[in-house]
Amino acid sequence: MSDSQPIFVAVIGVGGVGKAFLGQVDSLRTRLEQQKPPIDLRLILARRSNKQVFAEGWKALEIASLVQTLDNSKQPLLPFNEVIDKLATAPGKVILVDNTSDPTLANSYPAILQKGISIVTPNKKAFSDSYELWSDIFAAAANGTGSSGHGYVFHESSVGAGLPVISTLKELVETGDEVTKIEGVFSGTMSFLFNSFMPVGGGGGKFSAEVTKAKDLGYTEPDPRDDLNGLDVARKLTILARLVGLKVQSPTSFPVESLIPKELESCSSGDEFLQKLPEFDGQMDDLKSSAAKEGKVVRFVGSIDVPSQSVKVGLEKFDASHPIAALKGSDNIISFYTKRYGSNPLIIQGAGAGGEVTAMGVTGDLLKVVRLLQ
Ligand SMILES: NC(=O)C1=CN([C@@H]2O[C@H](COP(=O)(O)OP(=O)(O)OC[C@H]3O[C@@H](n4cnc5c(N)ncnc54)[C@H](OP(=O)(O)O)[C@@H]3O)[C@@H](O)[C@H]2O)C=CC1
Ligand SMILES: N[C@@H](CC=O)C(=O)O
Ligand code: NA
Repeated sequence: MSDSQPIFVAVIGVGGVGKAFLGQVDSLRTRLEQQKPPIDLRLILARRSNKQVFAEGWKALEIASLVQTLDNSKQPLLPFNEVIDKLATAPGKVILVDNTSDPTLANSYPAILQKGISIVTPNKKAFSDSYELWSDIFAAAANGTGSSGHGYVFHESSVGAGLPVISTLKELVETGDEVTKIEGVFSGTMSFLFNSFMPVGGGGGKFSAEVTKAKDLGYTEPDPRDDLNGLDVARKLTILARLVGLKVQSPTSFPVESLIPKELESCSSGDEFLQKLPEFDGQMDDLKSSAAKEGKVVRFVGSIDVPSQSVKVGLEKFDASHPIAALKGSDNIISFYTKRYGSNPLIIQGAGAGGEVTAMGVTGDLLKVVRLLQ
């Protein structure tokens, strides 16, 4: 092992993305240990909503059996602020991996970064809630305008899962290109739903059954209503718009079309919503047949027009020959129109949801921080 200090990793959230992340970080840890000089990457905390395992004496936890260790853990669940205080005393740099969608964790990011703890996350909440929180995060981060000694923050998987959307946009902006428009399909769930419920050429399953499938495949947010109400896409567009310099105040400060039937807006849980959704399949079938009469299909898209500062999210009709109509599975397609690229946009396309592809963006961000800390 190297004489240099270990880098400690604390994981909050061990669901679909978190479990895939654990597998990837285990391989990464081995590779870093074998490189010259070796890097000692130690996973010292795993935590879910009601369980935690904190390593004794800053020793590395065994990652391969961690999910089981966590399930069997009898350790008391420390309040989150106490966890952060403890992490801040680690004998080396700490990277916190937030694999939850919890907004309260997200609200603590500025304070966490100020303590010198870095953050990598697929959680969109911190970057898409109030503009004030966004400013506070980047004012605190060492890769924002924060002081040296503060933590770094990376969130590639908060838009387009592991697809290199945020890194590409940042590079366009930082190298002086002028981004004029961003448009496309930004939701793996919505892509999957419309590709399978309303495929080009006709056919397709019941809308409600496809929603359940999308949840089972790990594409939806923990509560699928957060996808169907358009807010997940609105959050992603808020993040991208802010990265090009627009001061978008919140994901509800522009038009967002919801697919939640009015009658189901008052459901008290995601489960109740899924149970009642089949009663409204007829409404989606009507949408399908009216588009088919025009020889078109419907897809859920979003766009940011930079000069007019307008952002919108909702359903649009497309000809069968359009690249958006031809998407497959959970694919996202994101087009960047810029001065350099002219009328042929820079296009990024591929799976936009799912545990492994999302975890790839998180693990890639972790590696970026490890390199910055070396
Ligand atoms: N799934 C995907 O394709 C993508 C997901 N993302 C984002 O990744 C994040 C995780 O998604 P996903 O893995 O699918 O979600 P899951 O619901 O599968 O997992 C969420 C995990 O977070 C834990 N958790 C929730 N709140 C807390 C808390 N306060 N403290 C500790 N643990 C908590 C849950 O605990 P418990 O196990 O006890 O329930 C669970 O382990 C979300 O922010 C999502 O938006 C981003 C891009 C794509
Ligand atoms: N629920 C989201 C997950 C990724 O951000 C989606 O379907 O795109
Ligand atoms: Na991404």
